[in-house]
Amino acid sequence: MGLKKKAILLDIEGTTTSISFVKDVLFPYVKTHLESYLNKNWNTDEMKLDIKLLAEQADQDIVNNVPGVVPVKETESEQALKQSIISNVLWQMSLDRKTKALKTLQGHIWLDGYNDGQLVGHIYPDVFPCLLKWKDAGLKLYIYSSGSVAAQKLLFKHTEHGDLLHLFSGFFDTGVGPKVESTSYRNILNEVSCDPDQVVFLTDIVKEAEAANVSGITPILLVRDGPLSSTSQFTQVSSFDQIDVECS
Ligand SMILES: CSCCC(=O)C(=O)COP(=O)(O)O
Ligand SMILES: [Mg+2]
Repeated sequence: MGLKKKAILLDIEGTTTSISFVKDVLFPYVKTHLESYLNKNWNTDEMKLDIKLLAEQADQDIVNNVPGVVPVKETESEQALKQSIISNVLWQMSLDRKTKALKTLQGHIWLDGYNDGQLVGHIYPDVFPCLLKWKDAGLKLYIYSSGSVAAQKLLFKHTEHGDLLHLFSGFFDTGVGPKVESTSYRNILNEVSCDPDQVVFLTDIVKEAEAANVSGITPILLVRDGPLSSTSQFTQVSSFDQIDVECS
């Protein structure tokens, strides 16, 4: 018998979308376009806010003695500031950090790539039919990713199946908290007005599944490529087709 739920919360990277699309397409796009993006948008209000976030993050990293931290030199010349932003962003990306500052800027840089067709949001073949089926069955679908909400919407607006934004009832990023903390999932439950046992969370990361589980949400682990673990405490699937969930 299937799970009876009201809502499905979905991670992106490794769950709806291949890790390779993020690591081998989206992230290299940022690296290639970072300098030209800064030059083109330097005087916009959006860029000023992005720089403020990066500088605040760097200051916090310095206070926290984060190893290898690259300062953002707001008080120096435009050229020095630009260079320090490039170095800081590349450093954060080398660590795959999920800071709001980095994720916000990445989302802004991807906009042109999606709009001119260089970027097409990848989703696994099983994802679109299952999302349609679940939505038609009355389940609400929500995204929770470390990528900014703006970046999430770009990805699902520009897929090879067209614009899929209509499938979703809401999007969450680390504005509700980190994905490895149970309070973040409680914040989402408040936002979507669901009890914990009414929601299932699909993710490829065990620590995220554990955090969701502590909040009372039912996690299901996606193991897209590797072998299933014989010791996992959570249900594991390699495809959305294997997930049996009905609207309660
Ligand atoms: C949707 S933006 C691209 C993904 C991204 O930047 C990222 O950090 C993925 O994080 P997730 O929480 O979806 O694993
Ligand atoms: Mg993931």
